[in-house]
Amino acid sequence: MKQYLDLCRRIIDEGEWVANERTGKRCLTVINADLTYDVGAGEFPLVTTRKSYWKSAIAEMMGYLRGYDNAADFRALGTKTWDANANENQAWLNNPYRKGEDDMGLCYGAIGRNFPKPDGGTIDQLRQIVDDLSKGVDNRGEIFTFYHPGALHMACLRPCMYSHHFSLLGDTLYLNSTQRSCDVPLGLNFNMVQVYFLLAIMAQITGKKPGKAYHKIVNAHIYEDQLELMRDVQLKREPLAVPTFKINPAIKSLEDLETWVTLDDFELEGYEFHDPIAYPFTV
Ligand SMILES: Nc1nc(=O)c2c([nH]1)NC[C@@H]1CN(c3ccc(C(=O)N[C@@H](CCC(=O)O)C(=O)O)cc3)CN21
Ligand SMILES: O=c1ccn([C@H]2C[C@H](O)[C@@H](COP(=O)(O)O)O2)c(=O)[nH]1
Repeated sequence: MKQYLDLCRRIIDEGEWVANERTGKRCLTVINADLTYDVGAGEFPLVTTRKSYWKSAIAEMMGYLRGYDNAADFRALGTKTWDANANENQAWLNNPYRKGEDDMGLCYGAIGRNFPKPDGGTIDQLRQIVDDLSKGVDNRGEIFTFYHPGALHMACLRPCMYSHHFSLLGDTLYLNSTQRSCDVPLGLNFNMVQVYFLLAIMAQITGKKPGKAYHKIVNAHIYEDQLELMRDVQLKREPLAVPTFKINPAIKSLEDLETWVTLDDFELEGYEFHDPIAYPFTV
């Protein structure tokens, strides 16, 4: 939580205004932030200075792991966060590759689990990583990437958190996640939870101990219409104690995640938070 608040404060103190052509809005921006979550020690990185919709964040990551490419599937899992990008962005609505209502195109898990090979066919990166880690193998390239420069024009949005690299030291699993672009008031609430969750769940299904997760952000920004709420409301609040995150121990495999797991399999104990803040969302 302190890392999050420090980054928000740094953007306000040191950020530069950058005009963004895609959204038509200006963002107060800094380059490079490195956050660390000690998953082994159970330090769940949840924002307490406003209500955080952490289950939505987990639903997003579950959808990526399942390779979903449709906002309706994300809604069925428990989050509406892809509705606007799938259905309200004019450039995507005009895109000939859009397959209709709720289609998100070739992004995130839809490409990550079905990554096209230049010599034909596709690769399921996640299946390979789970199989390797389960056998205790770290080939120094256990990378789950969503970034395919040749497919970006076929997606509603380029992936923001685009690479997850797993490593083993003995039987402890580590994760380095990289994010190219970060909406700190809205997106980062979710992305911190997602990085923690990804390491915790991958350790559980591969039979490893979770270590630390390292989250690198390149472009970290606050949109101009979010600035006042962040500076004058959220940053004036005192953080509260962090809650404990619990995963149903019956989840033991990638197949379990793909088939029967729901948001009821995840719980928080002792989540205390300040009043919700409704930050404006930019499509
Ligand atoms: N501008 C922007 N910021 C993002 O963070 C973002 C995108 N676009 N597009 C793709 C995904 C979708 N994500 C989203 C979308 C919406 C919320 C959002 O509205 N959050 C509210 C309410 C959440 C809820 O009720 O479930 C929040 O207060 O956190 C958060 C992340 C993260 N990503
Ligand atoms: O997981 C996510 C997904 C998206 N975002 C934010 C970051 C940016 O504000 C927008 C994407 O716009 P681009 O023009 O493609 O950079 O969505 C996020 O923070 N986290």
